[in-house]
This record gives sequence, structure tokens and C-alpha cells, in this order.
Amino acid sequence: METKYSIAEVCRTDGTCYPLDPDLQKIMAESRDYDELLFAWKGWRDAAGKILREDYKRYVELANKAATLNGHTDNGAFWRSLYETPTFEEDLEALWKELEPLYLNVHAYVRRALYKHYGTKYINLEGPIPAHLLGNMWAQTWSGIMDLVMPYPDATQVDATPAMVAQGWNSTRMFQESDRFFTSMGLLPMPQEFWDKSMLEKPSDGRQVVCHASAWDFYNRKDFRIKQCTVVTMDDLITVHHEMGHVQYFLQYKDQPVSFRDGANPGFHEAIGDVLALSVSTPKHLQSIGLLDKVESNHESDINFLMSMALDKIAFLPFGYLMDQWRWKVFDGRIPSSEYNKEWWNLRLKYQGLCPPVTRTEDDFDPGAKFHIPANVPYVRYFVSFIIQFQFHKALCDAANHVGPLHTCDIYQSKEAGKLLGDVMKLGYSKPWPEAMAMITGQSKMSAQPLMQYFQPLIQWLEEENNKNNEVRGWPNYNWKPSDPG
Ligand SMILES: CC(=O)N[C@@H](CC(=O)O)C(=O)NC[C@H](CC1(C(=O)N[C@@H](Cc2ccc(O)cc2)C(=O)O)CCCC1)C(=O)O
Ligand SMILES: [Zn+2]
Repeated sequence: METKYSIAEVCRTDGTCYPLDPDLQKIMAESRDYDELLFAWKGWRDAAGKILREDYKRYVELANKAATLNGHTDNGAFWRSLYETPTFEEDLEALWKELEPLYLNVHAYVRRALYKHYGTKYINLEGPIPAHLLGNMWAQTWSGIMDLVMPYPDATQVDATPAMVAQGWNSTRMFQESDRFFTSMGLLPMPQEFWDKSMLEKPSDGRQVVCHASAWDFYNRKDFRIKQCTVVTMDDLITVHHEMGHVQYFLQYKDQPVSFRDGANPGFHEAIGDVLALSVSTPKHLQSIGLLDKVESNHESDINFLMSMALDKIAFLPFGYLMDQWRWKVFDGRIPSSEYNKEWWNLRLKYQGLCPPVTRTEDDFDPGAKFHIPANVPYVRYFVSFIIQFQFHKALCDAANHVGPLHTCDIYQSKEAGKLLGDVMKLGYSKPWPEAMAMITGQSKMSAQPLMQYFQPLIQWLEEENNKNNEVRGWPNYNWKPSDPG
């Protein structure tokens, strides 16, 4: 399934064909043409999702067989067992309910901006948003449409991409920059073998590789690698830090017995790199590495910055939550294969407030068009990460004696922050994750409070802005569908 997904392409009538990475991703992020976006969106689901339905059905049977032979009721139960938390599903639902109002405010604000661009034919101000208009193939992060939603266009720009390109940054430079951030905190440098054996760019020798970025521990205490088809953009600089966070964790726990060479829970492994990226993303840090020239610290620039962060971090929450809700129900039989696609879109409507731009049937298999489904990579780890990374950020900023609003904190060069994080990574999977959580934050639970504190100025601004426009929060016209294209 992973191979079929990774070699899938979408072809135009004139015969030009596009892979997902980087071509279709680029169209989804940059095109503002409804029909062009639909070409990429529908084409990808026909080429990569549809064809996987039968394979997936068989995989579910085999995964459940393995899980039951290992003493679990089904594969979803096995995946959840890694968190060793009896109230895991309730805890997740409570976190989502706490964050949903913030998501609804971001959704309403973005819907208004899309309405201004695409008009009443394609946007209903009380309905779901067509899923192909959010700047990303899966509408999982919305930073691709920042130009359409930027609150104060005349204030500071937050995108470092133009400067990276103008200054001739390449993939190696991006990874060296990330390595420098880690070692500035007293964390471990990448070993020479990492630089010798990693694949940091899409090969130009015609080899077809799995371009979806990944970090690899060879479990021999020496060989650690990243495979990434890096492009020179701010987005990919963040991804570089995400992948380097995995390798830092591998390095920190490499002397543990092999059973303990894993994250305290899967969400911890996903959070490390993103925590550092929260500091790297600040205009102050980007300016300090020459990627932003003028930086103003005024209300408008703050709101622009927080909006750009919300388009990644807040927009992602419902997607990060629904992915494994669908799979847990598939594994335990609540979703039969005859309803794979219907239930997928029910969840996409319920949590993200999205609708398909064209009619979907059970001939389609839209979940298969998202890497982690054919690649069998669990996903709720990312929902957990997007919550706990703000808890870690707040704790490390306190350790770094940061003064001022949380969203301006940059832990660069803080040895205290580095020690706090490094000591927890050294534990690997050897202690229950609540103990690891308490070592960093002083308390043992997941909490949405630090995330809310980080976004507080934007929460207030969105509430006021949406009230001014009499925005409806949510999508009461849940049956609305966009007009046919063209
Ligand atoms: C051998 C192996 O499998 N290794 C694991 C690591 C390990 O388990 O040790 C691994 O490398 N997994 C790949 C996966 C790649 C990415 C991903 O899939 N991200 C999610 C969600 C997301 C989105 C935005 C964001 O800021 C952070 C996450 C998506 O793109 O949907 C793509 C770029 C970012 C991370 C990863 O690194 O997690
Ligand atoms: Zn990851």
C-alpha cells in the first residue's frame, strides 16, 4: 500500500503527470483557482486513495489477527495501549471540547476570508468549507492560505521563505541550522554517520523514493538517519526541526535497553522537534538568523504572527483527533468496509467543518489518500503532541527565565531548558509518561491551558472580529454543498 501511495501521480489531459511531492502539494498551497485545486484534490484521491480500498480491507483483517494473538481485542486497542492510560479516550475528548470553541472561531474567520475570494457559489457562511480550499491536500494545516487570511497585511510579514531562497539556503544548511539550535541548548550534535548516510533531498538519479519525511533509529547506537525530500521553504525548515527532534530522542536514549528505546509515549516523540520549532518560528529568532529584516513588536504584528501559528496548530487539532477515531472504529468493527467513505466524511464534517467539493461514493476511499493510512502509522500521537508541546514550551520558557507573553519566547541557547528536556529524553520508555510529564512541567496530566495561554491575544481578537461580522460559529447548514465547478 505504501509503495502504491508513493508512486501515485495525477496526469493532465495533455499528458503531464505530477507526483504529490512537491508538485501537487505546491498546487494545493499556492493555487487560488477553484477548478485547478479540484483537479489536484480529486485527481490525488482517484490515483492514490481509490486503488487502496481492497488492500486496506485485507490489512484490517491481518492487523486485527495479529492484535488478538497478542492479547488485545483489536488493533486499535493495541495502538491505544501504548499510552498506558485507562481514561485515554475520555481525556482526549475533554481536551477537544476545551479547544473546540477556539477552532470554531478560526474556522469562521477563515470561512469569511474564503467567501471574499471565492464568493457565494462556493462558500456558505453558515455551512461547511469545501475541503480543497484550505491550502493543503488534506486541509490538515492551513498556513498555505495565510495570504488570504492575514489580519493586518501592512504589518510585519512572518514568512521567511523569500529570504531563505534569496540567501541561497539549501537542505544541508537547513539541517545544520537545526543542529545548531539543539547544541545551543546543550543537547547532542548529530553524529558524522548521520550526515554521511541521511537522504536530505529528493534524488535526481531517477530513483522513486518515499518522499514523506521520516527519521530512522537503526538501534545499533551509531546509525541514525533522516530521509526527507527537502524544499527550501519556511514550512520545510519546521519539518527539519520535527525530524531532528526524533533523532535527538534516539541519541538521548541510545544507551537504554532496546525495549526502552522509545518515547515516554508516542506523543512525546512527536513533540520534541515541534517544541524547538515554536522558538525558531518567532519573528525575533528569524530576525536573529537573518531570515526576517524588520520586526515590529506591536499588536498588529503579534496578531499576524499568532494567526500564522493558529493556521498550523489550531487548524490541525480536529484532523489529528479524527484520523484514529475513524481507524479505531474500523478496527473494532463499528465502521464496516461498506461505510468506510461515508463515515470518513461524517467525521470530517463533525470535527473539521469540511465538505467534499464533489460527490463521494463507496467507490472512493478518501482515507487512503493520506499517507498514514496506507503506511499504517498511528495518528493520535500528533493530537497529543500538539497539546503537550505547548506544556513543554511553557515549562522550558520558565526554565529559560523568559519574561513576557508565551508566544514571544525563544529558548535558543538556554542550557537550563536543554537539561530539562534532555533528562526526560534519556528516560526513553523506561518510566510511565505521567512521571516524565511531571519532570518537565511539575504536574502529570495533559492540559490545554498552556496552548490557550499561548494563543490568548488571538483568542480575544478572533472573538471580537467574528462578533463584529456576526459570524455563525460552526456549520448549522450542514447539508449545504458547493455548486458544481466551472
Ligand atoms: C521510522 C519512522 O516511521 N519514524 C517516524 C518517527 C518515529 O516514530 O520515530 C517518522 O519519521 N514518521 C514520519 C512522520 C513525518 C511527518 C508527518 O507525517 N507528520 C504528520 C503530522 C504533522 C503535521 C505537522 C507537524 O508540524 C507535525 C506533524 C502529517 O504530515 O500528517 C511529515 C513531516 C512532519 C512529520 C513524522 O516524523 O512523524
Ligand atoms: Zn514525527
